[in-house]
Amino acid sequence: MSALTLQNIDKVYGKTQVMHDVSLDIEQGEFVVFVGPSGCGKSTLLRMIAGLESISAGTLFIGDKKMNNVPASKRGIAMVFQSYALYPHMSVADNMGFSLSIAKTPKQEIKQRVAAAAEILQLTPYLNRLPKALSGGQRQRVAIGRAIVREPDVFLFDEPLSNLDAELRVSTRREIANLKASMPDTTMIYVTHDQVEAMTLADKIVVLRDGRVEQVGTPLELYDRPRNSFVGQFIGSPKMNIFGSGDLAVQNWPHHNTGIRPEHLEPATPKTAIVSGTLEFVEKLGEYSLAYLRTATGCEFTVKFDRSINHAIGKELHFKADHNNLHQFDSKTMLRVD
Ligand SMILES: Nc1ncnc2c1ncn2[C@@H]1O[C@H](COP(=O)(O)OP(=O)(O)OP(=O)(O)O)[C@@H](O)[C@H]1O
Repeated sequence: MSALTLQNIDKVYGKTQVMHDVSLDIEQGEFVVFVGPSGCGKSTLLRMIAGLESISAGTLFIGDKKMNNVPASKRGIAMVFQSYALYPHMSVADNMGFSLSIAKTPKQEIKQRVAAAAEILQLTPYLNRLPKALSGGQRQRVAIGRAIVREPDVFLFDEPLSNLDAELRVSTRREIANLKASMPDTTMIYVTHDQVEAMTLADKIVVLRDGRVEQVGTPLELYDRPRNSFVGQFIGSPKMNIFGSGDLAVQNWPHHNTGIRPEHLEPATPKTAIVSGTLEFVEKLGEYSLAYLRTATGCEFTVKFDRSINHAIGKELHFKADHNNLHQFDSKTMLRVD
């Protein structure tokens, strides 16, 4: 039995259908990340699981119980939002224990659960502080703590790091990875459009586009074998180059587009090259540089160099790629062809 099952879920607002026939199995203890471009339906799907949005068609099971009409508070779910909205006049400990005191949990038990959550989140030294005396990252951890004390079966995160600055995002991302390790039986679903978060945290990624599931797989399955060019370009940064057959030096696949990741193009001679292009722009990022080029046929592509490059803008450069790193997509359906 899966921890959570979505069967043919639709969502309709008025006359607009925003989720189409979404089916998904999530196992107990799995960390699942929903990713996809803005407006693809990540939050809507999460809110339907939480019970904050109605389900227009299809069935949601948590364990073996149908949940479509069960109120949010009875689903065994806790949710952490992007904005953490702590009670400003309450201490960290009171913020974390608030939902338990509403539920009339005995004081001693509240104290124990708050202390245990604070330990996991390294908030023990701050339990008596007010939220205003905490950093943004610490406040977000209190919001997570508030959810942990409820001991949910399923933990939902809606872009919990998106209000934090770059450095805090990295450290809080690590906290979430630790949290996952310390709660191995708790199922977690996490929404983000940050694909580094998706790649580093997920056991399983669900890529959504326009309210449909494009692919479900482990981070490396999606990176190595994207089911279509959309997933190929969405997972991986900088994004995968897509060449038409006329853009390449070899023309074996007239009805295919070829995807090659910027990190998989290597310098070659004109004879050994699979693709050639004129250098238009270089970004030096310290650890590596990105070169932006254009083929004679007008196709723009990106190449990742592992150290600074000294080629002049306007120069023609040649590249090869290992056969195993070529992704073939049907030029009409954009589906992977093997
Ligand atoms: N209350 C609503 N009424 C009508 N349409 C809505 C409503 N809420 C969301 N939508 C639409 O549903 C679609 C999915 O929205 P959703 O917020 O789930 O996307 P998202 O992937 O979470 O986007 P983002 O990454 O920008 O947060 C969008 O087209 C949005 O405009």
